[in-house]
Amino acid sequence: KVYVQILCCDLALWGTLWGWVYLLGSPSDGGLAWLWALGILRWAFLHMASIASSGGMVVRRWVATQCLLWPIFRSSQVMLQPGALSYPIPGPAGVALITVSGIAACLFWELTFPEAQTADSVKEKKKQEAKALFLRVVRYSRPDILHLGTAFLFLSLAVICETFIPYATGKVIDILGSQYEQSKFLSAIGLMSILSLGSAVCSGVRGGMFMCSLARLNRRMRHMLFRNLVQQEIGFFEETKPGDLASRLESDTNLMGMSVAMNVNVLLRSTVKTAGMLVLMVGISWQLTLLTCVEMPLLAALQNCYNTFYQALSQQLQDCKAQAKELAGSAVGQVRTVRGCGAESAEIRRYEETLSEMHRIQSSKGIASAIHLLLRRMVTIAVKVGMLFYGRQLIMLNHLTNGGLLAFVLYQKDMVTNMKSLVYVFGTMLNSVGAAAKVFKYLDRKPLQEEAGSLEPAHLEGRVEFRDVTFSYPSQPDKPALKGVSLTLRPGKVTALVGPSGGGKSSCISLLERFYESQQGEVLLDGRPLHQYQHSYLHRKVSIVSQNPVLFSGSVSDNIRYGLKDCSMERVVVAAVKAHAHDFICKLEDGYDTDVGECGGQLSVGQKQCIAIARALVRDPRVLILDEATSCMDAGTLQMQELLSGTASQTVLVVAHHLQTVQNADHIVFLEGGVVVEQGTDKELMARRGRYRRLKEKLFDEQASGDS
Ligand SMILES: Nc1ncnc2c1ncn2[C@@H]1O[C@H](COP(=O)(O)OP(=O)(O)OP(=O)(O)O)[C@@H](O)[C@H]1O
Repeated sequence: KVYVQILCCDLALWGTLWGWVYLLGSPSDGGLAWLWALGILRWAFLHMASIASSGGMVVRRWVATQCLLWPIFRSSQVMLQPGALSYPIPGPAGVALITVSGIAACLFWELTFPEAQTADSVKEKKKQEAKALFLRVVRYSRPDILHLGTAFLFLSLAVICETFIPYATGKVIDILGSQYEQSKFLSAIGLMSILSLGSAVCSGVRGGMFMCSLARLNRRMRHMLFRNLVQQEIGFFEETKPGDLASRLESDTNLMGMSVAMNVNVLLRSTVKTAGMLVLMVGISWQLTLLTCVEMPLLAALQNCYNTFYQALSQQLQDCKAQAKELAGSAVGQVRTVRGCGAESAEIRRYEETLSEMHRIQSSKGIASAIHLLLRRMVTIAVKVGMLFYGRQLIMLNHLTNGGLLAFVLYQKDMVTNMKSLVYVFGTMLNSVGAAAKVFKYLDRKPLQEEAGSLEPAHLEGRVEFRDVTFSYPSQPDKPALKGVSLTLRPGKVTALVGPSGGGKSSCISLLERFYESQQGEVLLDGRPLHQYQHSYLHRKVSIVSQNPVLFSGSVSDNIRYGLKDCSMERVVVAAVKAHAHDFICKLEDGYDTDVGECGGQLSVGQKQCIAIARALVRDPRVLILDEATSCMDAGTLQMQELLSGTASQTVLVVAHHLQTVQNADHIVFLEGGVVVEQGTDKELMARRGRYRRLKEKLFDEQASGDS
């Protein structure tokens, strides 16, 4: 259907042309340039038609062949018999011939290389994805439009200046070659200098502007990415390696920015320059330009063949290396079995075979690379020699000057470099949008946790209820850490969670801190599910002091008021006094302004715990969670008692392995295997002679034997 549509469009185009020529009496022979212009116009039109009708690469190739076959055929005739031909617009018979030849050429190609079609559709899909990603990066660059606009303006100016330099050089040579005139020579040299200076200045401004917009884009992307990352649920950080996140933030955002600033820079520069040079080259000699145009497709075809071969060899080499690594690893790792079976020589032979195969592939790679280089050089030299021979003929026929030929040679060299960078830039664009894809993956990620609500009641009692809570960690969905846990934390009361390691104490705390969401049941604060509370409000009202508190580099006071927007120094000091941190802080070199070093490395674990307690108390929380909070202090148990005595109106949840620290708690919950085994006061649990009593006695025995 698409082919018929395109054919109809083509016939309509020919019909319009014939109508124009025969009805309006326009000349039907406009020369070779006219044939080319016609071919390119038809190509552009039919190419757009093929895109509109969702035609694939095969259709586009056919369209290009169909449109350019005739001008190419006529141009080759001209090269062989210059000036002996006329160039009339083909009639219906000519068009039928062109169509049949175009279809035959395409059929020949597609049937000879059938795999090209599937490979093309995969490539096409990849290209479309890359395009979408690239456009997204461009959209993120919108705020830098002023910088980018200025950069593009100076880029165009620089390229225009650069393009005219060989032209001016050719003029200088012509002046030197013909009758020398001082004034003409000076003005030509002056023009050359102005062009060179203009190109240098404009290139500098362009580079600066691109760098500036790149830095701005980088800053914005990193900021957005970091903001989204820190909002992810805790499970995400457990599943994702920190190195991965760091590289997304560092190198990938950078690479992504490059895709806009650098690639668009090169793309535009090369396009503008190539177009400008083509115009000037055609102006000098269209025949030589045509000859030059042969080089690029030849080089591209050569590169394509080489790439396919090289990729296949690289894949084989990778497999071989992996095999060698595995062989060596397993033989060394299982050396006892190898020795026991006397299989050393068999292992050596297997390893040797793999190494030989590796050597063979590496040699093939080297030979392929050498042949590729040789062929490339030969094509380049052949085109250059042909160009010089033909140039010499044109000079003898007075169609070209010496300076013109020199300018042409300079352009030709530049042209190939430019076209190469155009091809290269598409490759790097695909790579850099690969980095963009990784960044967008994290940027678009929505946290797998219900969004926090907006509840911020002025008065909060602090009553916490776990109602039939069942919970498994995302990394172990089939192994519940809590099974149907129900317990209540009352305001003004101290509740202690005790039990053997792995019982589920920390999991309860994680749920209360809303690090995770339970799969069944719910955790309520003053009768409302936790997710209904505003995020920072909840973390102000529910504060935790963990066993291994983390401090951030900065001063002691910064660490105490961490996360609070406005918190006076008085509040910081009051909290530090309550946490028994004030005395040792005052003894530090700069008191509250002392830098705690990276991760609080300047302080002992006990001191860090004190600061973490102050950090929790400064928020004046309604629910205070102490997870082994005083375990590393010299007088941990005593300190815990003092701490608890200052929390009369708060809801306190304590987790402690030293049962002495919790025996005075108002309520004790014994958790084992994620289940509440027993609960009550110390007295009640001791009287029950259950798991609590046995654990307490066991710990007491251990302590007694440790003391003796
Ligand atoms: N991040 C995690 N991912 C997967 N499983 C976890 C994770 N943290 C804990 N678990 C598992 O959940 C269960 C309960 O662990 P939890 O840390 O809540 O026990 P605990 O009573 O606090 O132990 P401890 O006294 O040793 O800190 C254990 O089986 C543990 O292996």
